[in-house]
Order: sequence, then C-alpha cells, then structure tokens
Amino acid sequence: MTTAVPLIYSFPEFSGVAEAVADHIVAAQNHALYGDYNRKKSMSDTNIASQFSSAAESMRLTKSVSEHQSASGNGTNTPSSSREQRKKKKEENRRFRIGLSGGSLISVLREGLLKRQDVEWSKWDVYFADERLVPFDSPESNYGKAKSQIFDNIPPEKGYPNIFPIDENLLNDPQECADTYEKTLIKGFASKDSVKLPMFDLILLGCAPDGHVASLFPNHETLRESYAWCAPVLNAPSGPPTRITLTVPVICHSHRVMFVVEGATKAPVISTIMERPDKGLPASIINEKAAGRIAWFVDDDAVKDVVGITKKRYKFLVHSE
Ligand SMILES: O=C(O)[C@H](O)[C@@H](O)[C@H](O)[C@H](O)COP(=O)(O)O
Repeated sequence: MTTAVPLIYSFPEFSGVAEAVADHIVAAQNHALYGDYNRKKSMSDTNIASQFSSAAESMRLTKSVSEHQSASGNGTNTPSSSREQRKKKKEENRRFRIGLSGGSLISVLREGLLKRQDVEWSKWDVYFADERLVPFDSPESNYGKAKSQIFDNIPPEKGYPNIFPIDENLLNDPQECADTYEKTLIKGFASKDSVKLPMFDLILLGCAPDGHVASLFPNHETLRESYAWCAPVLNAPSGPPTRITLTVPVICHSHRVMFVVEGATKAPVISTIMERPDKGLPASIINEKAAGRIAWFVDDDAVKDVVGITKKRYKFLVHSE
C-alpha cells in the first residue's frame, strides 16, 4: 500500500466524474484568482459586462459603470484609494495557470466545463503537461484535440484563454522543442523573478494502462530528470514515439495535482499504483512526492481491483449560481 495516501473520489458514472472534476477545477480557479473557492463575482464593470451575451449591451454597460464611477468620485487620488486601485489592478491581472494532459481527460473536461457559467476562461493560461510531436491537425495532437473539443466551443462572450502549445515547426527536433517549451514556461512563470520551478495552480493528469502519466513512461530515463522543466521523449513505447513532457519536479511543485482515470481497462494499473509503490510507476512517484496536494477522480470500474483504500464522497466546493 502506498505510504502517502491520496484522496480518491470514486463515482459510479462518467458524468459524475466530469461534474466533480469541473467543480474542483473551478474551485482551484477561484482560489487562484480570488483566494476563495466560492468567490461570487464582484459587480465590477468587466464582470457585469461579462454576464451579458450581447457585445453591444456589454459595451453600453461598461461605459455606464465607468461613468458612474467617475461621477461618484472614484478618480480622487488619496493614498488609500491609490493603494486600493493598485490592489484591484493586481487582482484583475491575476491568471489561473493550468497544465493539461491528453487522452480521455479532454472529453471529461469538455463534458464538465463547457456547461458551467462560472469558468472565467479569459483568465486562464493553458499549458500542456505533455505533447506528442505530431501536426496540430492530427487526431494524436493533445493541443489539437483540446482546441477542437473544448476551446473552439467556448461561447465567444465568455472570452478565450491564453493557450501555449508547442512550436509546430520543431516537430522533428524533440530536444529543441522541449527547450523552446521550457522557455515558454520561463516567460510565463519567471519573467520577473528567477524561480527554481514553475508553480502551476493545477496540473491535470490521466494514466494509461501501461502506467504512463503525461509522457513520463515507466522505467524511462525522463523519470529521473531533476534539472530540466521540460524534457524530450524519444522512444515512447506506445502512441507517437516522440514527445515532450513536463518533468516530475515540475508536476510535483504544482499547487494541486489531479488525476482523472476511468474504465475497467485501468483497474490493474491503478491497483499497482496504489498497492505497489515499490514498483516505481510514474503515478506512484507523483503520489509520494506531491503528497497532500493530490486528488484522484475515478469511476468505480477503475478502482475495482484496489483493496484497502478509502474512497471518499466528493463534496462540491463551488455553490452553483
Ligand atoms: O499524451 C499522452 O499520452 C497523455 O497525456 C497521457 O499521459 C494520457 O493522459 C494517458 O495516456 C491516459 O490517456 P487515456 O485517458 O486516454 O487512457
């Protein structure tokens, strides 16, 4: 049995997993943006505007709110008001930084997130926990799949996330592709200060039947990478052979890590991960190293072979509107 006992939320149905995953993501979003899982939107100008689907109507409202603010003396520059303005500006500029994997996770996110009203897409910075080095229009591309299934379906009035895919010109050079993606991360996470590791608000992972997580494969040398943020993978034993992946230290430095795993085909690997950490599967390593910040969202089929774990009932964190 694993020494670091992760939180395991188990659901009888796929839709149950999708809804809980979406709730957990929105809670992480609210916490990153407002320091509160349940933040109700403040009635600031942009937020009032975003509640209205017609662009014309939102422009009219934004204008009338700012007119109201200047009429009520918001422009006066006392020390406390400028402190408040700086605080407000800082709050407005906050971003929710998330790392996505590929595979069936994308369909779970599509099912759970697109129907929610409280996803603040325009404040999301989306990176990829791993990517297969194939053209974006290939069905194997994690970015391509996330774009066509999720991002292209966000209603325009909800805004659009900043998305950071790999450089498609570097598909034939995995090392250069990984180095360039690392530079993208440095720009996003360490532009002002030097940081040892990027700190995502949330990294979402799946787990394949062979035990790979992101593109960290069992017994592969990338599992031991301790310096780079992003590493090339040259001989992946399943799926497209060349890939890039975030490394174990980066994944384990995330504020939260979430595994989303479904289906009876995953039952053997989940039982090895939970009951035989000594086998060193990538997910077991992450379970140990990020202990206390990990949650597993699974269906009952995926955990049917695991004995001796406590499955929790998921308590929704974000009150519906
Ligand atoms: O690019 C990849 O290979 C994925 O990021 C990978 O880590 C994925 O999450 C698992 O393979 C699970 O995929 P399924 O959920 O589709 O089994």
